[in-house]
Amino acid sequence: MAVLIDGKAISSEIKEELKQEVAELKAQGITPCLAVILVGDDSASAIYVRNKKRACEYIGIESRSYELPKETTEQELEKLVRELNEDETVDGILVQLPLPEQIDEEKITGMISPKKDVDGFLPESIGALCIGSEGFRSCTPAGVLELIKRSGYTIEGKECVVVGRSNHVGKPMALLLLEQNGTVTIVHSRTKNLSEITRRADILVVAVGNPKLIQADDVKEGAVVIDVGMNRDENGKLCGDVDFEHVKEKAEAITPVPGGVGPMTIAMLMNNCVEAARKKRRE
Ligand SMILES: Nc1nc(=O)c2c([nH]1)NC[C@@H]1CN(c3ccc(C(=O)N[C@@H](CCC(=O)O)C(=O)O)cc3)C=[N+]21
Repeated sequence: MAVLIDGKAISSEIKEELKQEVAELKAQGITPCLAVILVGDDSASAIYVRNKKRACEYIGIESRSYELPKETTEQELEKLVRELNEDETVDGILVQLPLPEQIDEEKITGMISPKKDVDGFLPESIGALCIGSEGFRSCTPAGVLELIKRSGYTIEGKECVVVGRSNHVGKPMALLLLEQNGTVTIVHSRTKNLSEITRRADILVVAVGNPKLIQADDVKEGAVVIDVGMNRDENGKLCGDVDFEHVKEKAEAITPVPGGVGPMTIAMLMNNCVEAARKKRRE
């Protein structure tokens, strides 16, 4: 029976550390500030945004929220992002995805100033990760890395397999594991013999959005299994991409869904926000 990696507890630990840091920044007259833009009334997005605001409140980060109607035009949203880019009191800008269909997502997120890209979604941020220079690391992959490290596992020299190649999770995840000297393989929907490759993994990170895609047979005995998936099962219950009940009998350690990677994404967003405020001061 595997060790359960408790993302909720680890994220609380990180939030506690950040709270201390923010108290020190405040003593120097700096209050980190995150602007959160939510367009439309998607209920899942509304819940995430509320969780982010709560985390800000707890840590002492100022949060400013902009809740716009679903009919908002691309031009209106562009104007708001431009204003927030120029607003010296704003350290981080987050445009909650997905955006309504009349708005070009890439265009809008691409407009955010690289200094305020706390999501780590911009080409500049991904490029910095790729060449190992300073920049914001994408929150979900950064959260996965913290989960692995704070649970006492090392990455150097390990066989790391990432299932999924999305721009927001799979690709930056592979780059982060590589930066930590893992031996990294990415597998995806066109991969042949997927199971053969996942079975080699000492560290297996799954981020595809396909409930129970990874079964016990796809996992090596003693692997560390991180489940980034967020799906609803037939009863409307949250579940990951990993068949938790069976895989937990084989793995050394495993993350649950919920309570695994999700809370870490928010903790790392907070971390990036504090970093943005600290960097601004150094300029
Ligand atoms: N610009 C942008 N940045 C994002 O980082 C971003 C986004 N857009 N759009 C949507 C996705 C999704 N995402 C989650 C964050 C936290 C949980 C989370 O805390 N999940 C809890 C459960 C929450 C629940 O019960 O629904 C958990 O896994 O334990 C989930 C999902 C951030 N995203």
